[in-house]
Parts: sequence; structure tokens; C-alpha cells
Amino acid sequence: MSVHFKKLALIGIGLIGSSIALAARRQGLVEVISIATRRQETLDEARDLGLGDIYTLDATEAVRGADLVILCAPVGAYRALAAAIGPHLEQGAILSDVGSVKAHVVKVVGPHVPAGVSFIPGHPIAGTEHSGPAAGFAELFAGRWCVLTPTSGVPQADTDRLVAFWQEMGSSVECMDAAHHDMVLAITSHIPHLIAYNIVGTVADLEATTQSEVIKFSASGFRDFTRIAASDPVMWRDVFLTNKDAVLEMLGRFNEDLSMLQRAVRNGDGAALEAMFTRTRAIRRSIINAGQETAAPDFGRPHEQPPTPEVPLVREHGGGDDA
Ligand SMILES: NC(=O)C1=CN([C@@H]2O[C@H](COP(=O)(O)OP(=O)(O)OC[C@H]3O[C@@H](n4cnc5c(N)ncnc54)[C@H](O)[C@@H]3O)[C@@H](O)[C@H]2O)C=CC1
Ligand SMILES: O=C(O)C(=O)Cc1ccc(O)cc1
Repeated sequence: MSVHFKKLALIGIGLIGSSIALAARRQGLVEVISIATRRQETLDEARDLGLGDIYTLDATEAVRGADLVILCAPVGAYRALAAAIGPHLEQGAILSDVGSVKAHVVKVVGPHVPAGVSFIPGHPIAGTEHSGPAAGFAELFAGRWCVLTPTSGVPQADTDRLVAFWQEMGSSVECMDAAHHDMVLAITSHIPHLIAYNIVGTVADLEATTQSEVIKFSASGFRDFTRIAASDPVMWRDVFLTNKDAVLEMLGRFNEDLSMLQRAVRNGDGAALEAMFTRTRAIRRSIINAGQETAAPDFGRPHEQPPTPEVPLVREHGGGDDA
């Protein structure tokens, strides 16, 4: 299905917003792109990068006449943004977002969506540890999943248009319930990030000589954690504030399994350790062997993550907080 929007409004223009701008333009999916941010500096950067056609600090102006509006800010900013833009949304428009949590988004944005506007929350399962307008690239969504959680009463034709939009940018799309999304993402994405923040934080608290040795001798395992732990602090703060229940539920299960491993280490229970590691190795292999597409439980990774540059422990970009 070919898809075309006359005006796409992106509210927030960091990694994800700029990647959408580049991909949508490259694929000829939109006529005009309007960009709104909160800070002048970010807006200037977006303009210098040529990401859109209209640049404004006023989100209400950005959405005027737009038939597709996508919130691309940290989730914590959504409530105020939705309250501001709600009355200015065009009849017949689709309102979507890219936030990493979904039930909270439905709860805080939903009440501000006027009748005649289709609210279809979304989440591209694609990203990197980088942030800001310069971090985006048109290929980000290629071969990756995008989850949509259409709200009740939305015409199927509008969902189909948004599905086609993401497909044209290279994604496979799946629709599901927002609460289910949050539970799955808690274990596949949110808790892995929490673990990475924790392990790198633990190293940071070690005494100086040990710490420098950890960094000097860090094998790829720890280096992978540092990449994840370099992810945007504001964005991830908001994820844990807004997906609390699902994260705590999955963290409970995780802690039980960790205690089991701890006991096996303490008791020198080689059989238990080997059995667990054999099971996890099989999971990794089944994901890789099944190759692409929908092989893994719930969310496969259609392709491996595009390579991203090595990052040091300290972030290079100031983060997504436009405040
Ligand atoms: N970083 C990632 O890998 C992924 C992020 N997401 C989601 O995408 C959203 C955006 O994340 P990124 O692009 O990575 O963040 P980012 O930090 O690169 O960009 C966020 C942008 O939001 C804007 N912003 C912040 N507060 C605002 C406000 N009150 N009003 C208007 N604009 C505001 C700023 O322009 C900032 O550049 C988040 O909700 C996140 O959960 C989804 C998938 C992957
Ligand atoms: O950089 C990584 O490995 C990621 O996991 C990117 C990512 C971050 C947040 C999301 O909601 C989806 C994808």
C-alpha cells in the first residue's frame, strides 16, 4: 500500500525524530515536514541539518494543518505537549508517538485527543545510545520492528496508513495491546538497560586503581554494557517512571533467577550453572539460526543492530532534555 501525508509534524527532534524525518523524506512519504522543539539551540541544529521545511518553538503551530503528528520527545514531556497541541489538531489527522512505554502514553495523551483525530501510539524497536538531531540516520528503522497500539474507535484505514508509513521506512509492524507491549519491553529492553546502568555504576564506585584496571582490561562483555549505559539519562528516567509496574514485575522474576544463580555459585553447583548456561545459549542460537524476522519470542530482531561507533563512558551529547 503506498502512503502519502501532506504535512508531517514532529514534536521533538532527537535521534528518533530526525531518523523519521530523514527516512520519510527519502521514501517520499511526506510533502512537508514541520519540526517543533523546546530549545532554540536544538531547532537551529535541526535546521542546519536540513531535517524539515518548517521550524518552530511552538508545537501548536507545528501541528496546524498536519495530517500526521508524531510525538518524538521523552515520554515525561507528553502530558503537557498533548494538552497544548490537542485543541490545534486537524480533523482527520493521525496522532502517534515513538515512546518506549505505551500504557502511560495512552493514559496521559488520550484525554487530550479530540473527536475526529485518530490516536495510534507507536514504538519503533530501533535505536542507539546516541541522542540529539545529529544522531539520526535514514536506515535506523530498516529491518526492525515497530509496534503500534491503536486505541479503540480508530478507523482501520488510519491504522493501515500508519502501518504502511512504517513499512515504507523498512520496518515490520505488529499491533498489540499497550499493557502487553509494556510487559514484553520491560524484560527485553527496560531491564537490560537497568542492569547496564547498574553494572557500570558499580564499577564507577570502585576505588580508583581497580576502576582504571577494569576499564583497561574490559572485555567486550563489559564494553557492551557501557554502550547501553551511555543511553540518554532523561529518556530512561522517564521510561522507569512510567513503566513502573511491568518493570517491578519482571525485576521480581529476574531477582529470583539471580538468587538461584548466586546459590549455585556459593554451593559450587556446577550442574545447575551448566544447565542454565546451556539453556540460554540455545535461546541465543535459536534467535540467530531462525535468522531474521519473527524468530525470537515476541520480538525478533529482523537484523542485527546497525553498527554504532564505540562510545566512551562519558556521553558526547548533552541528552534529550530540552528543558
Ligand atoms: N533512543 C532510542 O534508542 C529510542 C527512543 N525511543 C523513544 O523515542 C523518544 C525520543 O527519544 P530520542 O529521540 O532517543 O531522544 P533524544 O534525546 O535524542 O531527543 C528528544 C528530543 O525531544 C525534544 N524535547 C524534549 N523535551 C521536549 C518538550 N517538552 N517539548 C518539545 N520537544 C522536547 C528535544 O528536541 C530533544 O532533542 C522517547 O520517548 C524514547 O522513549 C524509542 C525507540 C528507541
Ligand atoms: O541501543 C540499543 O541497544 C537499544 O536498545 C535501543 C533502543 C532503546 C529504546 C527503545 O525503546 C528501543 C530501542
